[in-house]
Amino acid sequence: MHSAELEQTGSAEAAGRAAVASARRVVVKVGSSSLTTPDGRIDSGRIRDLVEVLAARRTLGQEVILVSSGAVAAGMTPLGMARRPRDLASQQAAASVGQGLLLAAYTAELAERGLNAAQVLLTVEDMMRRVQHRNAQRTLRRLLDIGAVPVVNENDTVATHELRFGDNDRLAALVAHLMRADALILLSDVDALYDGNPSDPGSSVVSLVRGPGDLDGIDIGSSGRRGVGTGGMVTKVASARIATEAGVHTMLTSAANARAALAGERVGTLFAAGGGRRPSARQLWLAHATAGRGSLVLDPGAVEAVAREKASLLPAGVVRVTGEFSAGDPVDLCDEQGVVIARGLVNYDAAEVPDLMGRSTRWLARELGPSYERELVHRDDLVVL
Ligand SMILES: Nc1ncnc2c1ncn2[C@@H]1O[C@H](COP(=O)(O)OP(=O)(O)O)[C@@H](O)[C@H]1O
Ligand SMILES: N[C@@H](CCC(=O)OP(=O)(O)O)C(=O)O
Repeated sequence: MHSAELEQTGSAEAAGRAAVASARRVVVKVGSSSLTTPDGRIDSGRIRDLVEVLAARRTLGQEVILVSSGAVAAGMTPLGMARRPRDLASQQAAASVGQGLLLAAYTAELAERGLNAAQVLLTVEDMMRRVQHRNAQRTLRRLLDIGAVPVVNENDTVATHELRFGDNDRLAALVAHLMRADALILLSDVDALYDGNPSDPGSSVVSLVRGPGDLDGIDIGSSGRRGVGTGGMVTKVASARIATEAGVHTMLTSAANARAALAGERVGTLFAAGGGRRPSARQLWLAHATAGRGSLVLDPGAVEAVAREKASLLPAGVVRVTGEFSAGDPVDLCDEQGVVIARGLVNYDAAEVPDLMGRSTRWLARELGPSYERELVHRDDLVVL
């Protein structure tokens, strides 16, 4: 790197870290791996240390929302589970037992510092649907107004395989977006993003990520070391991408570095916020946090209409359908070469699509009834990739 470029990078990093330190509202996410002992119990010392840091930031006038994982991990020991269960129902049962224990630990530690803990359980749908989205926003705002500390987790009991965050990294990014936070702090068991496997002595810390280009060639692992966390670094990087696109500076470091990170000291990895237009939560979710449940292959005219003109996808432009999806599911929209050009929420079940493909909406309305005049994917539910 040339010295001018180095200087510019250094000042971008300093500005980002200063913005984190002076943030008015901050979302702090802590992962299971940072909250549990190696034998799978809640580590009360870690909870105490974290709460102490958060309480200190509150004293400085910062609004803090905590997104905490650890419910499944905390429920494992009481239920006699030696390792994280694989099936969803057992994970949900463990989360139900563990969430109570987790919140009790936060409540006790916050109360010692004169603060109220407020449990907030959210699902993907709450983030996507306008009414739930507004309700969650209103409640969280009120909690901050009355000086409580929201402790957010995914509502594991009702989340399904299809509509599930699974990790809390991306939920935290959407909460940061929902609450227009100024900074997002992702706390894990690793002190930063590394350019290779962090346990490999040849890997070094990446201290600044200005955009996706800075991640080229970096080996981002999908699993953690201790088998309690989910998603590894992949979901943290995805979370940082969602947050920075929403204009939120994101810092990734270890729970042990929480105080330093919140104070803007030079620890961890800073993902600098982008300055573009603020996308909707639904657009962010479709683009970064979900995979299509099937695909619709578009003819060249439909590719042009969707990708360039940002039009809705009509049945007339579809030549093939794959996968099993229901109305309301996310699907990939591909060109005839198989390149995914957009993702959107589909208005029909997969089984209905073959009878609609290639037909004009007018023909469909006349032959099948007026309800078939609707788009296959409405442009408000679609994001071009
Ligand atoms: N390039 C990388 N840089 C840093 N950590 C990585 C990288 N690739 C994979 N990891 C792993 O990701 C893990 C963190 O993910 P995870 O266990 O899901 O954490 P949490 O429970 O905090 O959400 C780290 O322990 C680390 O081993
Ligand atoms: N809602 C789940 C989160 C699952 C999880 O382990 O997430 P994370 O540790 O953030 O990768 C829980 O509380 O256990």
